Amino acid sequence: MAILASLDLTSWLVLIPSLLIFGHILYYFIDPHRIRSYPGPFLARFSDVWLGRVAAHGHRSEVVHELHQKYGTFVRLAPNHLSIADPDALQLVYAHGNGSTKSNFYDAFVSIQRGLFNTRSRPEHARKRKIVSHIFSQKSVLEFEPNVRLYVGQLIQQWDRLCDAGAKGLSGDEGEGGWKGQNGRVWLDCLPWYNYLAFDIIGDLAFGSPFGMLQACQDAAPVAVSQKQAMASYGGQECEVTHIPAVQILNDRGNYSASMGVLPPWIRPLVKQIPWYKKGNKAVKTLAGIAVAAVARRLTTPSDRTDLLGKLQEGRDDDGNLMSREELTAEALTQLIAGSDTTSNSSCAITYHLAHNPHVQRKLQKELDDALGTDDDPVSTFEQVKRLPYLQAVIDEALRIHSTSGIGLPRLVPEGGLTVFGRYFPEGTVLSVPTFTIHRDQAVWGEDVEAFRPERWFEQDKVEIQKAFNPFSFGPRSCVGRNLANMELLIIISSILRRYDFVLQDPDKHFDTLEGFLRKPVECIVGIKKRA
Ligand code: HEM
Repeated sequence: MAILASLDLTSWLVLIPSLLIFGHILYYFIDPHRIRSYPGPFLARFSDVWLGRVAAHGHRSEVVHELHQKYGTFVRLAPNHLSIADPDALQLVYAHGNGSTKSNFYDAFVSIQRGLFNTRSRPEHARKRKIVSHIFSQKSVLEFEPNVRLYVGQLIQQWDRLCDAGAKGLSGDEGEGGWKGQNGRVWLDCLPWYNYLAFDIIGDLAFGSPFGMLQACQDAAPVAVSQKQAMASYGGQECEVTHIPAVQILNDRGNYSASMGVLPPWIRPLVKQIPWYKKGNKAVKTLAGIAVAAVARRLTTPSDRTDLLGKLQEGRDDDGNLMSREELTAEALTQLIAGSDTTSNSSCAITYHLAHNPHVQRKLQKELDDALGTDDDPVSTFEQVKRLPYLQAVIDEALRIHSTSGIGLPRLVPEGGLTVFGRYFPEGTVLSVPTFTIHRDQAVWGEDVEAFRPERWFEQDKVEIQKAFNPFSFGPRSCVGRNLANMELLIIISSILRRYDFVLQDPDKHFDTLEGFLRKPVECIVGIKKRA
């Protein structure tokens, strides 16, 4: 102790990094997770910094995919984290009954309190999942169809207006995402429009009223001016609201949490001080404010409308208890986060691939015309489109190739360890199976994995491809909103493609993405015109 007390600042500045480096090297040689022999980037053997940097740069799935191409099935991503690129590993790592839990990666996603998505305790997750899962049954989700169709109709109204103006050669302002008329089409970035659509749908369902983004043609969501205001409204007082860019905030939050989550917990409070992370941390808090304001508004003005929030309010656990106000807010926020940009990024990717492949677009339009030809309503019903094979193949093929959720979702090996392909991994090891790479497994999908080709869904062995198709993950933590997502995508894509013809502004340009937790398109500029 006396020696430590006598050290000056310079000695500390040398001692602390030396101890850190020594600690990491020692950890490597002790190898508590028995993964030292697996290949991977040099720095990843000793430190989480390698994965932290890769995650922050926004191309994690691509980088991990290249490593698997170089090293094979097993790649070490961090001192305690092994990535396994084999479709059969999905069952072993994520399945019901193997006892694995979400790793501490998910702690970086917590705001208000843990919700269904970031709860790590198995019993707590089982309790929440039981309350929530029946809300997303196919039967229950059908009750939300009118809400979905309402906003798809609003998007069509807006695009009809822009198409008419575009055909006259007019151009719009930045407020509407910036659009211009040329060559009989309106040219616009379809990504923000899909964001407005997805946020309005989920705002309506999870918070009881839409954000109004489609009407306002901008990224603006109502939020309480202060936490105090929002809390006062719980007591029945009026809540003063302002507007914030929720889509942008959700983006920042995903980027922040996904790169913070791969760092060791002890370093996270320090990293939060770096300006980029500080911005993300603020985004987490602001986003929670949106939920607080929306749920407060709903609780002060009870309603008998059919929506997710109403169903969550009625949900009871096994002991017959309703959710507390705080838990309800956390779960409503979970639905907003999980059910908004997942859908909009996927819709944008589907539109890109259709515009990039005109023959696929025409084939899909023919299927839609044959099935819906005489119907005047521009918005399809789920009943009309739920069994159109080419439409489903187009959606599935885009979900495969784009992989909105592309990273290997990290799972913690439980007590007693886990054996994968005859290899034993002790408790505490983190395992993940990278969806982006599984979606490019040539043994399953064929040699042309990088081609967007819906026809493959009719050619390949159905059981094999379903085993390797992982857009919604597997097991107890798979997407609870899958039925809703599927209904949304079927209605959105069928309605939009039946009405409009799409071309890309620059067909040779790479479809750029930036990955936080999700693989998000950067933009997708398309020329749209109404079909004759
Ligand atoms: C195309 C759209 C969608 C995709 C690709 C997608 C994908 C996923 C994936 C891969 C997971 C697992 C995440 C993990 O383990 O870390 C997940 C979980 C989840 N999803 Fe989705 N999702 C979509 C739409 C939705 C929608 C519309 C909702 C609800 C409104 C939703 C609600 C959830 C929830 C609550 C979880 C956490 C489930 C749990 O841990 O028990 N998702 N989703």
